Amino acid sequence: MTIVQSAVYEPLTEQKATALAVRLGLFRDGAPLLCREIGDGNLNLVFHIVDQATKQGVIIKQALPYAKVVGESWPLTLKRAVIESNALRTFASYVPQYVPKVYYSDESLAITVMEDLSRLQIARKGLIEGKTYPLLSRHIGEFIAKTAFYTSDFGMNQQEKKKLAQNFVNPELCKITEDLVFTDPFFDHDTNNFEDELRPDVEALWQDDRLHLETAKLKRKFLTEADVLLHGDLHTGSIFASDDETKVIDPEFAFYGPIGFDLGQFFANLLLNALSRSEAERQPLFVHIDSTWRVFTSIFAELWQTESVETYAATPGLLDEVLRQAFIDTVGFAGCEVIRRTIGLAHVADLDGIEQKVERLAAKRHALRLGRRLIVERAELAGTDGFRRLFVETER
Ligand SMILES: Nc1ncnc2c1ncn2[C@@H]1O[C@H](COP(=O)(O)OP(=O)(O)O)[C@@H](O)[C@H]1O
Ligand SMILES: CSC[C@H]1O[C@H](OP(=O)(O)O)[C@H](O)[C@@H]1O
Repeated sequence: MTIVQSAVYEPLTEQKATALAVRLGLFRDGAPLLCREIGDGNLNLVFHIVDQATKQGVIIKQALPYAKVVGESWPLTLKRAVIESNALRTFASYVPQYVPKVYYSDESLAITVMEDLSRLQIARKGLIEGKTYPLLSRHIGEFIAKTAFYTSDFGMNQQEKKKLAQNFVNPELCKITEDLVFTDPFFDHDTNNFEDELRPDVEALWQDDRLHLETAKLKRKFLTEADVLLHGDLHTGSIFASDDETKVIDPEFAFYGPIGFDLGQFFANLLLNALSRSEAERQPLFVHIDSTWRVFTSIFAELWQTESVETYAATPGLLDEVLRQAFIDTVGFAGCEVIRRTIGLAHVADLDGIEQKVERLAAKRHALRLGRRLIVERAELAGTDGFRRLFVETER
């Protein structure tokens, strides 16, 4: 991986980001540049620099030494910028069509300079507006199938895999997920954030021994299973989309983990969007879940059968067992994500943006019932139709 170390770290301003872009030769001399900081995520600065004459742009993303959403009281490693640029480059070696091009990265400045994707829209925003993105599931299914297979012990040299995994040891960012996704929402923790009216529903979760046991099993998988290189935070805010293009951004949480984790986060965020829609408008979200799983399994199975490097790959029953377990884990991880986005630290606009309080609270209670059942009943779903069934059964 080519990562440059040039200067001493300092947070960029719009002016400094522009000067850096000029110094890097990203624009022709004298180009009329306009720079805006457009970061709307929880953690980083994102500078959008555009040549006003040609309308050509670039993105400079910079990590801050703390979590932006909380402030300097929550220090956070700058190394996440290297993880992000390494992950984008690794993914690009398998599925270049689904990630932005990385032009340059600098470890000291904690920056990644990448392709400007402003022609597309963040999928969460579009889904909230009612868009359906017909190719989203086909593309995300292929993205996950190929990145998972080719970074696994079945798709690459097993010694090389261990070396690759060293680049993605990501303890600080994994700890955020361990706390915010798998732990805090299930206990009375001060990072939690929910409306007072939800307290009885939330306290019921905190006292639910069965839920604790099943969530603990899922957390253990997240902690211990170094199966495939994951994006690690594959929600719909980490996906740019249009009717014919899809790009995955923001893999700073990348690490070697259980194969169902990215699928679970993606499905959960589709469900969170479905929770914000009227019944008549929900179907496309469930179709996306069906189609993502179908595309994922068919491409993964094809690669397994034709390109596997592991002697046991051809053993009858092994692939079926891997996919069976991946599905169960996917369902459980989706349940954890649905619950944490409802009552944990980091919410989603799909639910928080429901204007009428009565409807918002109803959708959030629905989310908690759905999330719980996805976790505790994950082994009984028997296919993606089970998401629809549980969604309907938990409506009230
Ligand atoms: N390559 C890109 N092209 C255009 N806009 C981008 C690009 N990367 C990020 N952005 C914008 O910046 C926002 C935050 O980026 P993101 O990588 O999600 O940051 P964070 O790590 O803080 O969550 C995105 O929602 C998007 O609006
Ligand atoms: C304190 S980080 C909270 C939350 O933010 C991350 O998402 P993003 O970087 O896309 O804003 C991640 O989901 C973390 O769990």
